[in-house]
Amino acid sequence: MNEFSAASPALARDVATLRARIASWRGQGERIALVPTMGALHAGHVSLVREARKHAGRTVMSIFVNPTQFAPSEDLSAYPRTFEADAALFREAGGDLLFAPQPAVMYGEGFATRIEVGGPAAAGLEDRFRPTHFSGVATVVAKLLNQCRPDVAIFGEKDYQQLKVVTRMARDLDVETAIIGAPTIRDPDGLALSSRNVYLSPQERRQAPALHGALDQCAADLRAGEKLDVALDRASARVAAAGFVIDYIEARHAESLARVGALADGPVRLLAAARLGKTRLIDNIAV
Ligand SMILES: Nc1ncnc2c1ncn2[C@@H]1O[C@H](COP(=O)(O)OP(=O)(O)OP(=O)(O)O)[C@@H](O)[C@H]1O
Ligand SMILES: CC(C)(CO)[C@@H](O)C(=O)[O-]
Ligand code: BAL
Repeated sequence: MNEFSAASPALARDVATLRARIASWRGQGERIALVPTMGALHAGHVSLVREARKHAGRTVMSIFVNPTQFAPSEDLSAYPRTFEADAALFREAGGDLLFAPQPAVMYGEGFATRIEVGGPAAAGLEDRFRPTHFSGVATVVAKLLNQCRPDVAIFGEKDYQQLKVVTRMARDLDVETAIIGAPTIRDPDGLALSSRNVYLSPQERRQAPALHGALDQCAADLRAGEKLDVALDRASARVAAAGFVIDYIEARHAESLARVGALADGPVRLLAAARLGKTRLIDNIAV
C-alpha cells in the first residue's frame, strides 16, 4: 500500500485521524514534534524535520496553504503545490505523519475567530506590507497547535518575524508547546531557500543572492564599528543596485524585535524584504 495514500495512517486529512494517530503514539510514551508548512518542500523544510527529530520520537508535518494569511492581491492561487514530491521528501527525512487538511476542515462553516498579536514583534516590518498576514498566521498556528498538541513545534528563522510573532502568541495564550527556531538553509551562493524562489526568472535568480550579500556586508560593517544608519544606507544602496525594489532593510533587537539605535542596544538582527520583478524575497541575519 502507498504509505501516503488517503487510506494510510501516515496521511491525515482531518483532525480526528490526526488526533487518533497522535494518541496512539502518546500511549506508547512518545514525544511529538510539529513542523507547520505550506508545502512545496525544499532542503529548508527538511532541516526542520531533522531538528524536530532531535526533540521528539515522532514528527508530524502540516501542509496547508492557509488562505487567511494571504491578502486578496497576493499569490494564494499561484502558490506552488507539489504534494507527491513533498510526501516523498518528508518520508526520506524520517517524518512520521503528514497532516494535509482542506480549507473547509480548518475553517468550518461559521468560523469567526482571529488572533491578533501586538507588541514590537508584530510591528513595523512584514506587517507594514502584509497588514492581515500575521493575524492569519497566528490563528492557523494556534489551531494547528491545538489540533496536534505537540511537545515542540519547529519554525524556520528564514521567517524571523513570524517566529517571534508565534513565540509571543504561544507565551501569551499559555500554549504548552515549546516553540523552537531553526537556522536558515541557503543555496551555495547565499540565497535563502524559499518555496517562492521558483517564481524567479533565470536573470532574477542570478540577482537574488545580492540580498543576503548586502545583509552579510552590513553585519560585517557594524561589527567593524560602522554607525547603524550608515551601514543600513550602504546595504540599501547595494540591494537597489542589484535590481531590487526595497520594502525594508532594518536592524532590530534579535529577541523582542524592538527598534535599536546602535549595536550596543543588541543582540541585533538585520531583517529585509525586497522585490525582484513579481517575486518578494525576505531574509535576515544575526549581527
Ligand atoms: N531556507 C529555509 N531554512 C529554514 N527554514 C525555512 C526555510 N524556508 C522556509 N523555512 C521554514 O519552513 C516553514 C514553512 O515555511 P513555508 O512552507 O512558507 O516555506 P517557505 O519556503 O518559507 O515559503 P515562502 O516562499 O512561501 O515563504 C517556516 O517555519 C519557514 O520559516
Ligand atoms: C507557519 C505557516 C505554516 C502558517 O501557515 C506559514 O506561515 C509558513 O509556512 O511559514
Ligand atoms: N513562509 C511565510 C508564509 C507566507 O509568506 O505566507
